Amino acid sequence: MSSESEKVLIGVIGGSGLYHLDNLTIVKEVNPKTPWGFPSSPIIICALPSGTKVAFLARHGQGHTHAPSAVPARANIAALKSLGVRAILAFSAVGSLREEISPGSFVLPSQIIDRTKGVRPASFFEGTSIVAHAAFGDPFSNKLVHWLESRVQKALDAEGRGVQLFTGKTIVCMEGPQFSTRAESIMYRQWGGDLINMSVLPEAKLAREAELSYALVATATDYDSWRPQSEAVTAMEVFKTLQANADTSRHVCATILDELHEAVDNNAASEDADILCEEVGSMRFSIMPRSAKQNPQDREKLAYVLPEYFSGE
Ligand SMILES: CSC[C@H]1O[C@H](OP(=O)(O)O)[C@H](O)[C@@H]1O
Ligand SMILES: Nc1ncnc2[nH]cnc12
Repeated sequence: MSSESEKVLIGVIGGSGLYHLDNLTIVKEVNPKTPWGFPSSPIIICALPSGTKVAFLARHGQGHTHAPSAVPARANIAALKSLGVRAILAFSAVGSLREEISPGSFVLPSQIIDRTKGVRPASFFEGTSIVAHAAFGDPFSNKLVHWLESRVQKALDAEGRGVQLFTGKTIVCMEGPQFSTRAESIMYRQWGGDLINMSVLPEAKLAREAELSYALVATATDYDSWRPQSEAVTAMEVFKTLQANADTSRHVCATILDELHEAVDNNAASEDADILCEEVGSMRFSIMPRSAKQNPQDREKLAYVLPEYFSGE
């Protein structure tokens, strides 16, 4: 078991453009082999100036080698959990489906519309004889998102670039890798979508199955393809905003990660201690059949990500 100072409670998943964090000492790189394979890239364990450790994982790999449909999301979430991570702050470059959410804006979404095509393994239980129905009505961790609102706002204010923060928005997750047609983009607006990306699923579902708190910091890069008088989105358009958004994301991380670590730490004396981990215990009554009837090999596999329910008798 890791000692107090070794605890890595917070995982940061960097999206397009965010392949490293700033002002951190790299402690080590780890590349755990999980029952679902290796993560997108080795996970960097880094220390903040205070000594607090965080785990950083580049979703598409260092150098961006995994297409959105091929991101090994199960290995990513399982590997983070195996390191002791309890809360994940995930960053993503997104298209905006709303005029007011201009490129450069930051958003903490609260809902997801699933437009992936069933080609991404979306459950740790897939391929086993054990069935689990995780609750997903609120796909992000409400308490964590609420906790982040004021902290991210403060960090953006302190940076002084005038980056706006939006909350309570709905993100559409599409399969990609091609961008949407104009007709699809307009349809997503009619459905109530405010943002679009290719990455939040199955990541958020898997975090829920692993009983990890999960929040997305969506960083807008473009207006997708719904604006009649504008060019449809291109990768070139996205790249224009990517660097500035990544710089701001690093600033947000540098500002809030110490406090987040403390808030998530069971043993800390902070007022928030443990309140951010509302997902713990959420799978207890979601799993069938009961343990006596579960296949031992499946139990062994699932114990990697949910030792609470699958290790021991
Ligand atoms: C580079 S444009 C499309 C690409 O960007 C987003 O990646 P991420 O969520 O990892 O920042 C989007 O989801 C697509 O994968
Ligand atoms: N317009 C868009 N559609 C899907 N994913 C994106 N990521 C950044 N911009 C995007």
